[in-house]
Amino acid sequence: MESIPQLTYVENFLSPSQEASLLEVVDASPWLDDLKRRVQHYGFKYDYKARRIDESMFLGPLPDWAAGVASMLDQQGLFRLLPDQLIVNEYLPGQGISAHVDCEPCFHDTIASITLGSSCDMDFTHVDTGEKRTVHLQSRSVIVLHGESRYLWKHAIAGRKSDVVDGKRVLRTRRVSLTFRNVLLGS
Ligand SMILES: O=C(O)CCC(=O)C(=O)O
Ligand SMILES: [Fe+2]
Repeated sequence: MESIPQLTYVENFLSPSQEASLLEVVDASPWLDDLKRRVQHYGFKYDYKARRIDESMFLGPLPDWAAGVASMLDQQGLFRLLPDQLIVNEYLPGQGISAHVDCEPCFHDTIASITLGSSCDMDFTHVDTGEKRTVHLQSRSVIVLHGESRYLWKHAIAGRKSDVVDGKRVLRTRRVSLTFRNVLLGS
């Protein structure tokens, strides 16, 4: 399968013990139930309906555990700016996210999503040509969307209970993703 320009995928970004301790802090933190899946917002609250962010949505600096992951992304050269916003998403088997391009006026050009728990397919569709690609996100990996992969391809996770990986059906379990971004504040 051809790759997507300006998409970086790194396996074993986290060690199993880092993954376990991140899941532990996330699960000890309050979840928001306003979507079909549970989420947590750090740094800035994002309004999915209005698709906007401004200073009034500032929640405070990232907590230490999230700032630690943000600086790992920065130190490994995966981000040009230190991320200042994090959304945690929880997907139970059968849950997904519909195809979208992350809000252009809200966030900078680099978005990184770390997978904790279950692996899953992330499906990409080119906004103009409709071309399709799939990247299987392994547990403890990070996928970084930048430039073309961030702006010209929609990404989605199908709401199903298994994926076919290298010809084999893999059942999904609970997946928690950590998506780091930089907020663009209006001028
Ligand atoms: O769960 C993921 O890895 C992606 C989440 C996502 O695309 C989003 O929150 O915009
Ligand atoms: Fe997204």
